[in-house]
Amino acid sequence: PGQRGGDEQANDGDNQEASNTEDYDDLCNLETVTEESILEALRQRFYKLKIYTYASNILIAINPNKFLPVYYNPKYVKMYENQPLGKLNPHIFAAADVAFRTMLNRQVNQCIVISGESGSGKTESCSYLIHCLTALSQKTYSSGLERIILGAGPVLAIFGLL
Ligand SMILES: Nc1ncnc2c1ncn2[C@@H]1O[C@H](COP(=O)(O)OP(=O)(O)OP(=O)(O)O)[C@@H](O)[C@H]1O
Repeated sequence: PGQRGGDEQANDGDNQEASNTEDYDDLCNLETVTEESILEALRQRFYKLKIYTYASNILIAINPNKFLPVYYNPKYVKMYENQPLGKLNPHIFAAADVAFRTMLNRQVNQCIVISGESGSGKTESCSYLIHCLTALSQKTYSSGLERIILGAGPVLAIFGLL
């Protein structure tokens, strides 16, 4: 998945675009794969407020430490619905949609693993995933189910389960 250079679909927040550096939305497209080139590619994207990048079907998210409305506008759930991973710009809603569709198509439970160091944004990412999954399953954006699932988070965290 992922195309090199293109970021046409979800770039409302890219007003600061000015870099000449090639923009890779999938690290698999890097010509040279080293720790340095990977970090540089992620850094260049982060400067443009592109916090999500693919490494094939893995989604890398960098904590922006501020709310980015461009990413979490409700229209994005709809936009990423039924789209193959990599067709549109990297996004956590794309990961949610793929898991949801695969579950429905194959009738097999799906699992999304969120990994990262403390403070990297796992809980926040989990909330966005649940937001997207409840919206996809209920076809509504003001779901009580989302509130109930998210409400269970702090209780699970107390027992070290989240
Ligand atoms: N995608 C994001 N957009 C905006 N802010 C974010 C995002 N991800 C994380 N943050 C900010 O970073 C803070 C820490 O993130 P979060 O609590 O999700 O980290 P964590 O990986 O779950 O940490 P821990 O492992 O210590 O529980 C959040 O409270 C939020 O302010």
